Amino acid sequence: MSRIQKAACIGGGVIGGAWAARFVLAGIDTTILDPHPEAERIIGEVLANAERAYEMLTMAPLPPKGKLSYAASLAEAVAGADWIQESVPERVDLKRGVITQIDAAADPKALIGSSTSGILPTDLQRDMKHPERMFVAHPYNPVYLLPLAELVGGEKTSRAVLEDAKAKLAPIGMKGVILNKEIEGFVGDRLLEALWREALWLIKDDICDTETLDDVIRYSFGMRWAQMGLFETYRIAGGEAGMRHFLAQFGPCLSWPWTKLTDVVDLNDELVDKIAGQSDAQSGARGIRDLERIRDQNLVGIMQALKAGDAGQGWGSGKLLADFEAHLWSSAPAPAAADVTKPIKLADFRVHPSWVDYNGHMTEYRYSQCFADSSDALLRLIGVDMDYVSAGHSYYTVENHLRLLDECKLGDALSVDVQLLPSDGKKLHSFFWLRRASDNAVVATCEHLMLHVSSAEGKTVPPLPAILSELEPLLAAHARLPLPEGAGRHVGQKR
Ligand SMILES: NC(=O)C1=CN([C@@H]2O[C@H](COP(=O)(O)OP(=O)(O)OC[C@H]3O[C@@H](n4cnc5c(N)ncnc54)[C@H](O)[C@@H]3O)[C@@H](O)[C@H]2O)C=CC1
Ligand SMILES: C[N+](C)(C)CC(=O)CC(=O)[O-]
Repeated sequence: MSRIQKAACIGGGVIGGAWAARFVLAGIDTTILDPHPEAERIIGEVLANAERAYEMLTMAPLPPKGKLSYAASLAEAVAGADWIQESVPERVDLKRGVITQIDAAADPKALIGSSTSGILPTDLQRDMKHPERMFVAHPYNPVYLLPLAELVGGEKTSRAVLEDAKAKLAPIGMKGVILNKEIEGFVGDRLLEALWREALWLIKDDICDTETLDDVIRYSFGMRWAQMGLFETYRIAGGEAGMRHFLAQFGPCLSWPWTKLTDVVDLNDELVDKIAGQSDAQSGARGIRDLERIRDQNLVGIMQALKAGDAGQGWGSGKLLADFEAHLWSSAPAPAAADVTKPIKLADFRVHPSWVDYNGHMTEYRYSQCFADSSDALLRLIGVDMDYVSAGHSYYTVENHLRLLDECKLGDALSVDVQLLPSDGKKLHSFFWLRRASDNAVVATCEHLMLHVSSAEGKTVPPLPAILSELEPLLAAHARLPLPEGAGRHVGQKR
């Protein structure tokens, strides 16, 4: 798989700082150049928020963080980098000058992406010696969570470079989409610009205030867009007759006065004051980093919900997250051979904000999640990986008994150990302990029964020999351990 080995971020503001966080959290050493006197503080805060978001996003093993360094010159920043991301302010002269300097200083094979929101790559690559490796990689804020980059080539960009860029984004959890042709504003900002223009008119004309406008989006079509975009949503809106009926019904509205799109609102001081004032009233009670954390937690929740979409296959950005996690698991170093003379440690967890319920404790189903993720880890340990599953075999859970013994609080570090109980043939019977790292207290246990299945035939079958050769020594070793306290219990109720 094509991978970025070392990254450079030229410009470390809202977008450059978040690109740096994306790279560093994917294990890529990254150098930043930004003349802002407080660049290190600002980027440090963005990285801290990004790390917090990743702790919530996935239990898959992230690689060790890449090294983040700050350069004093452009030449120092790009030295040794094979992906250079330009994210300086949106001015064509400034960007073209910076990109031309990057071109002169960098390895001629290094890819150069620009974060521009709408400037044509042809205009940016004009003065380069090696323009074929320059393209737009337009991200969305926050870059460390939203996975899309629009990849746009200019007249001199090589198609192979765009394909390479797309391939290099996949292992850092991003989806590169290559546009057929360059156009100002690309696809995303063309769409956002249309909405933005209308929104400015609606505020200027006192149709509603900023909070009402945001409510209209977030309680309605904003929720649809996150999972089906526009055309798939409107296909459904056409009912059984689908898209043709939708077009027939709503096509005429296009010529009704439903838009002021071609008129540009005059963004004069009065309108700026009005919007800024309403925005302060709407959101001013919270600081920007606080708002970022709320946004990130919500985005993580959406992606996790979408990961379970389409009957567990994953949908949209949730499918991408599932693929990213599969990549992380397959790239993780093989665990050190487990000491089978005692219960085996399978996984670590941390109680993050979305796990806490109205009682201020880890909510019930997160205990189950810890055990479910740990049973996946047990399966990986005995060789039941995604290749084995794709080839048509797996284990399915058929029964478990969960005991919740103590509260877990926000931020608690937790871990799970397993002991295999006597199992034969198609059965895999195990006992898990969930422990709190701070005092090693057992906060929950789970007794678990899985059956080995042929998913193609839809019936239970014995595991294949490769699995049995991993499983049998473990079962033999754990047969010598005492039966765990609580094993074999049922829900006991005094009568
Ligand atoms: N803010 C957003 O929502 C998005 C912005 N973008 C694009 O990303 C680019 C950067 O925008 P933001 O990060 O929002 O701006 P920003 O103002 O937050 O950051 C720009 C940074 O560039 C630094 N800078 C200025 N001149 C420089 C130079 N010669 N060398 C190195 N650093 C320099 C500044 O000190 C500043 O920290 C723009 O092209 C913008 O269109 C793309 C997607 C979303
Ligand atoms: C406002 N903006 C044009 C800079 C927005 C973008 O380019 C993408 C985004 O994150 O919305």
